[in-house]
This record gives sequence, structure tokens and C-alpha cells, in this order.
Amino acid sequence: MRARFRGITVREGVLLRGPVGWGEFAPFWDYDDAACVPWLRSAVETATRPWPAPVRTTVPVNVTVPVVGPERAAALVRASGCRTAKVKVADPGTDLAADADRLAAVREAIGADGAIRIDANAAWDQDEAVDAIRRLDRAAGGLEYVEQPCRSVAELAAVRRRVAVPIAADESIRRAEDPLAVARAGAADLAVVKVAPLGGVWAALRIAEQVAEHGLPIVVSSAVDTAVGLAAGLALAAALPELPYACGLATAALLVADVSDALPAPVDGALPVLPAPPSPDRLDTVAADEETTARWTARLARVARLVGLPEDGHLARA
Ligand SMILES: O=C(O)CCC(=O)c1ccccc1C(=O)O
Ligand SMILES: [Mg+2]
Repeated sequence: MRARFRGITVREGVLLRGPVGWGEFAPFWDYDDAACVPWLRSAVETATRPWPAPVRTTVPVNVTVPVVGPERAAALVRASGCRTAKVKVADPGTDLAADADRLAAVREAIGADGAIRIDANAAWDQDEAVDAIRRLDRAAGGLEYVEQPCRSVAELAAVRRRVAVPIAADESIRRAEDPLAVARAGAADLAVVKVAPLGGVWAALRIAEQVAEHGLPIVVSSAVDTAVGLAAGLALAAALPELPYACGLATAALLVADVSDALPAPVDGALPVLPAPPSPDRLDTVAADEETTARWTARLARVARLVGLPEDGHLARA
């Protein structure tokens, strides 16, 4: 990673090759084996099942701004060419003043007509969220929305009634037993949908359609995937009938190196919808060491057992 993101500095994962394409299995290490099941279903699905039919050839994307200082945040936004920035806030151990400074710098960089959204990753309780959103909305010169300000659906609903900034649900969808509960409760204005934690492009498409039936627009986002995972996210975004917001799929810029030559940087704030198979020389560059490989091979075998995949070693070798 170019900067610490979600507490990690090195992104690890496994790429699987199947008859149709490539899949990515890269759940974060704080997920237990059971939580990894949809991630493996997703990897296997994208390697074995063609994507749904696209209705667009490019997808508008946001630049993702990690918890960095104001100068670096502004430089990231300028370099991206994106007209929407998503800024991480409320990181453990940081304060609201630093978030406000980062947002002011992002506004300066993106201009008055750019859109700025923030992601709090469920860090606040209800009252903290109301105060923080008001303060950060002012610092940013207006926020497009705030992603997951609080943990629970009830808190999201309460905050939504108390602030004017729209609320987006992310963890309430990808980590919930019932991904539709937040939409049914009227606790969010938008829904963030991620392919891997929801079990694949087709499963995520189904959830997105059901969420959309409740009137919530969808934002497709990555889990800091490699180009292989991003291509699956782009395929989902391309298949949605409506895509009114920029998607969080420009996260390749957070990585020092990637696995494919096929996925370019965003042009005019949009990415093309393309498969992104790994390129052999790039795979060599990012290949894991023996210890990391052993950890992932063991994890893959354990989760494969939970998914009920054949235990003939075929998957583990892939
Ligand atoms: O949405 C984006 O811009 C990038 C994706 C992102 O922020 C993210 C990446 C990995 C894990 C969690 C999250 C998140 O949205 O909370
Ligand atoms: Mg989020």
C-alpha cells in the first residue's frame, strides 16, 4: 500500500484461475474463516461464470483518499482527475481537526463543483456522528454523503433524521446477516455494494436490485482489490440499470504495484469495463514469499471446506 489503509500496509490475497477467467480471494486477516465464505464464493464465481450483460462501457469513479495529511490528500485528488473524492475520516487515534483540515484541502483541490463524500467506518455513536457530520460538512464546503457513520441500523436511522447530509450504508450491507434490513428500515439514502463480501458479481447484483427496489441508489466499491477484483466490481457497476454516483473502484492507486496491465488509471474520472487477467511479469513482481503462501494456502483450504468445494486439491493448486 502507498499509505496505511484500514490498518494495513501490505495487501495480500490469492488469485484463482478458472475456465472463464480469474478470481480474487483476499479477505482481510481480521475476518474469521466463516466470514471468508462469501469472499471465496466470489473468487470461484468470477473464475467460472461469465459476467452479467453490461449496459455501459465505462464507470465513473471516485478517488479514495486515505488518512494522510492535507498536502498529500490534495495531491492525490489532483493526480486522479476524478470529480468525486471519498475521504476516510474518524480513523482510530486521529482527531476531527485533522479530518477537517484534510477535507478543506480536498475541497481546494477538487474545486467548488467537485463532490466530496466521507467514510467513517462506523466509528461514531449517534451524538458524535451528528456533531462530526455538521463540522466536517462545513470544513468540506458541503458533503455529497457520509458512509456508515455509526454501527447499527437504528443509529443510522436516528442520525439520518438529525442531519441534512445523506447517509450511505456500507458495513450495514456487507457485514449484515440481512443486507436488506438497512433499506427496509429507511436508515440510509444510498447503498454501498461490494462484490467479494457479498459472494460475487451475481449475488451482489441481486442484492443491489433488491436494495434499489427500496429506492436506494447503489455505489459499487472495492475492498482494495487487485485489478482482478476491480474488474469484477466494474462488471457489477456496468450491469446496474442506474448508476447515478461515482463508484469506489479507483483503489488501484492505493497500491504500489498491481497484477495486470489491462486496467488503466481512470481517464476523466471513469474506468473502462474490461477483464483484467494477471500479466506474468507483474505476478512475478508481487509474488508472496513462502511463509505468506503457506498461510494463504491453509486459509484457502479451510474456507474451501466451509464452502463445500471438492477436496481433491484442485482448488488449492490453482
Ligand atoms: O469506496 C472506496 O472508495 C474504496 C473502498 C473502501 O473505502 C474500503 C476498502 C476496504 C475496506 C473497506 C472500505 C470501506 O469502504 O469501508
Ligand atoms: Mg465504507
